[in-house]
Amino acid sequence: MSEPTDAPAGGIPGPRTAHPHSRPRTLPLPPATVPAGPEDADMTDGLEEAYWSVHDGAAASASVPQVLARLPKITALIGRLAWQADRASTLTAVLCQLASAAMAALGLIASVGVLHHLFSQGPTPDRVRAAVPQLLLVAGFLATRALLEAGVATAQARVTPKIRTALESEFLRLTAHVRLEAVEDADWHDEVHRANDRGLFYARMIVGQVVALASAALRLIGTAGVLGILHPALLPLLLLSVVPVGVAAVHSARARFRSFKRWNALQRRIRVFSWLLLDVDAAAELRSDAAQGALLDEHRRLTTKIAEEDTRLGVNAALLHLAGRAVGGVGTGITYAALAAMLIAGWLPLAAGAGAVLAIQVGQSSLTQLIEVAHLVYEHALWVDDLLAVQERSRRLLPRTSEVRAPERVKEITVRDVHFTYPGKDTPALNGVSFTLRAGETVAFVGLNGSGKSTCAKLLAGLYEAQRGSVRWDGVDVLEMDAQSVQRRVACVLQDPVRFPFSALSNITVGTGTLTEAEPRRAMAAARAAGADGVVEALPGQWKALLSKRFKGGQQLSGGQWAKIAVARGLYQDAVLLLLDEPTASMDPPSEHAVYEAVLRGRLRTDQITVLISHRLASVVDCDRILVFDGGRIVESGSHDELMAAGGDYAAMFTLQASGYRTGGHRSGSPAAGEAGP
Ligand SMILES: Nc1ncnc2c1ncn2[C@@H]1O[C@H](COP(=O)(O)OP(=O)(O)OP(=O)(O)O)[C@@H](O)[C@H]1O
Repeated sequence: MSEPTDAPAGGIPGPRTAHPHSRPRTLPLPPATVPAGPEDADMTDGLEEAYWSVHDGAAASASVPQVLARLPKITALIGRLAWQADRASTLTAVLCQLASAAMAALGLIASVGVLHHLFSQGPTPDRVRAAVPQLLLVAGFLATRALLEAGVATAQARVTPKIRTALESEFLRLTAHVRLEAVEDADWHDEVHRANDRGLFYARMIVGQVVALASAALRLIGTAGVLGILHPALLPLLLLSVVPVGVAAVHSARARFRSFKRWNALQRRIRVFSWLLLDVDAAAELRSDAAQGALLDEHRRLTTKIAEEDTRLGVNAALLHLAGRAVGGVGTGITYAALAAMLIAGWLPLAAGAGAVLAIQVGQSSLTQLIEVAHLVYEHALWVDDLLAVQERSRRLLPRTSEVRAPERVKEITVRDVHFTYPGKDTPALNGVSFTLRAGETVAFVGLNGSGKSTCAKLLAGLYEAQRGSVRWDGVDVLEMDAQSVQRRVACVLQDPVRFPFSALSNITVGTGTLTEAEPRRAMAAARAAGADGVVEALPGQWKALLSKRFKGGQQLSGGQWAKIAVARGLYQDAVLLLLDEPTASMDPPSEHAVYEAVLRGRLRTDQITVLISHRLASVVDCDRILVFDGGRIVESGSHDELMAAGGDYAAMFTLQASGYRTGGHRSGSPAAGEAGP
């Protein structure tokens, strides 16, 4: 044995006969019928509170003061984002908005001037002639206002995509770097997807909504100002006319939010079926076992429900609108009666009265818009808040940074008494693991499922940090080094490698941080060593072939072919440490043999340390050392021959696998590459 291990004092344990996790079976027989999804009565239950819909309908349940109280904060937030994204356009939008509101108010005053001339004494042609200058003024104000509004829209069109791009880039930059253990948390997944799906979408929408909110608020203020100038008693009259309209608008906005929430929940349920029916990956299985019929039936059942729901919501909305108009109409009637009384009493000239009617109409429409948009802004801002909160949380979960960079060459990696327990777990995944890896060595990790091999590999890759013990590169603790610089010096090839929907060449270079630049000779050597050269050669377009059926002209690879590309990607990286976590599980036996030959003998860097995790023990016999994991510890360590001679766990597993093959492999007594889990 070449490496001290923490094997039990009583010697190496014998082979296991029963699975450690087996337990008595208590599962009853399944029922004869089962619903395909939620029943009619509870179609949206459980969906409404799902992570992606938590804020849907929030505006419907918030009180009016709650909505109003949040508006200044939201406006300030959007203003800040806009300012950071594009100062000139933000300033233009604000100034144009203010000037446009002033033009609206001046236009109203000029209209009263026109009415004043039209309602004065004298022959009609004279009255019209006298009103012409005021009419030109009204036209001038209206034209200027139109130009200013175009200025607001142009500035908004400039600033909105910038806000979205800035938010999206920052969001993706942060979330792409968050530490692995945080990403593996289920809540994290929910939060990130919510921020991506909804937060970014509403961040774009909310800019226009805040502009509309400001425009409506300014118009309302302008109207109040004009009425105050005409006669101070008109101000309470404005209030009297707008309050019923406001109440109706609040009710109708809330009803719309409630109905949207339900409609959205139903839509999402339906989309599960359309996704499955359209999905390329599911296509073969759906067709081979006639599952389409079952999915289409369920889809039809749900769409019928949606159609009924749509009609119900439409009728409700129409009735609510009618009720709103009736309430608003009563308010307007009372207002006009009061106005008539003021005119009869001689408090107000006729022209001012007519101007007041105009102003009140503008005030009512501004308030309705204000209330509708305020509800939209309130609810959508919750999603934007979520997005910003995820960004903030991501900043706290970034890997450690340091001036100390991982070296390009390493003679020795020492792992000493490393402990690691996954968050939320009681049992440690690694419970005091020690070993040394030397430059140029190939070391295999073997052991039962769940014994800690992959966790140990991820620790070596710098993806997790040891909670106790240390991992040192030539004596320097990796925790003192910049985490990303360590990760860059380690190449990982995992069992289920990412299938990048890019060209074959980009799939090989992506691990070095580029999709577009390649070192041709190195790429060819890596592809050859992994057996991926044959895969690429057979593709139309070869290196440039797009590896995704989702795109026009894209190619589909088999699982084994993808594995070869992934191994080539790992070999292409100029890594100090190459970690292969069962990369050949989906390869055919000759391909698997070729990859192990390449890893053992054809590596591109002779000083590279290679760690190989495999359940197929035939592939590890030629490794310099084999570490046997059990329950988060290393229980045996040595070469194949040493471990076979020791007659412990490894020997038992190997003999079990070997007994599954009639003929030996490239060593006497060793199994040919094939699958037989220990
Ligand atoms: N992301 C994770 N979160 C929580 N627990 C985990 C996570 N990954 C692994 N574990 C647990 O840690 C223990 C060790 O798992 P690990 O994947 O390291 O084992 P392994 O030896 O690589 O297994 P296998 O041969 O099945 O790949 C197991 O109990 C497993 O359930």
